[in-house]
Amino acid sequence: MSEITLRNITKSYGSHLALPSLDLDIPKGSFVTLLGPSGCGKTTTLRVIAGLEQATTGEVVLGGKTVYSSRNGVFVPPERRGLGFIFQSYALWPNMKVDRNITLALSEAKQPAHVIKERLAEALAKVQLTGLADRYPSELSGGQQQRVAVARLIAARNSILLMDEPLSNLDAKLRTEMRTELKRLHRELQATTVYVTHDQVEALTMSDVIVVMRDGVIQQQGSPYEIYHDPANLFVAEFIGDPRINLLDGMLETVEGERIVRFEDAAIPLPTSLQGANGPVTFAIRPENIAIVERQGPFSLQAEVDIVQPTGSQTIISLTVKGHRVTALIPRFETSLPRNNIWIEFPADQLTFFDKGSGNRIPLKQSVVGASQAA
Ligand SMILES: Nc1ncnc2c1ncn2[C@@H]1O[C@H](COP(=O)(O)OP(=O)(O)OP(=O)(O)O)[C@@H](O)[C@H]1O
Repeated sequence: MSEITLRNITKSYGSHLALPSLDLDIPKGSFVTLLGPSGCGKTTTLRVIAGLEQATTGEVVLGGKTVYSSRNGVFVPPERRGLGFIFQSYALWPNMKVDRNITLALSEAKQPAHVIKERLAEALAKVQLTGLADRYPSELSGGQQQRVAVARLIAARNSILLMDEPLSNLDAKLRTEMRTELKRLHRELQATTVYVTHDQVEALTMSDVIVVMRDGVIQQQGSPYEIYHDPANLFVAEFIGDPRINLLDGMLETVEGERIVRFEDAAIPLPTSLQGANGPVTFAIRPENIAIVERQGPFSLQAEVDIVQPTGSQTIISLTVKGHRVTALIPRFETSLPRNNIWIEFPADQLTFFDKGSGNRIPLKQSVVGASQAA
């Protein structure tokens, strides 16, 4: 069931159209991440859900209740939408101690004193801050302040949580820890969570669903697996993955009934099920799918090793293949690759093809069963 529904949302700032027309359904209890580069409209979308920003046109429905409708003149203010927030700056009140920061909304909602006390104790324990209730925010580290903001969400028990780049002010180690904490929090609270980030690792590690945006338009919406393995277009393919996916120019051809992709003077045989007319294409392969082989085989390509960068459990290898820069990733610490006489293979079942004009992925043909069902 959809807990958050956006219908035909547009948002203009003066003459700038930040959201041209957005439709989004967020299922109850899911963790959905809005992901995209700076300025793509993630924060605007979140603020429209929260009611901190009024959409220009469209409809917002939260838990079955219309909280915004341009047609019917409905606008429910943020404080009456039953939402919890965490933003980049944790928005703690500097003049209030930790306990007051956590319970302020509860006392404003006139919750009985024993409920407030219980919820405070529970929230402090969950974020491991028991004992620090008496401190001011300025007496806490960045990570601890972040935990106070999380504790406030736990105490409020809202069914919808909105988070806008909540980890971006933390150092790398704390960020990794907090990712785990937020994921655990989501599992425990089961609140519908909308999370904004431009960090693909955060999106891949935490989400049930990732919504990739560009210029206010959704490019793809799917599970982390789908977004990573079946990118809908070149933008998504390039945005997700570190090191970046390799994009190469090739030519789809049919030779003696077999489909091949020609890459410079090499021919790579393909599954015949690929749609798409013969002609120029962009083909893509993830660095970890490039095979480094010991000796020349029928489909191997000679490569030159430019740079080898071990990162601990993996090694990033920058190669030149037929005059093109290609990045490979191997799952071990490696420093002793020879510079020349390396052979690599692009396994055909790991290649993804994109239309050169539209940038859209070229799909595989439907199976015979699928095709007859569709007919
Ligand atoms: N108050 C505003 N006035 C005018 N333009 C705005 C305003 N807020 C946002 N914009 C513009 O709307 C577009 C979307 O902005 P938004 O903040 O939603 O992007 P974002 O994807 O969250 O970016 P970031 O990751 O940098 O926060 C941008 O082009 C931005 O410049």
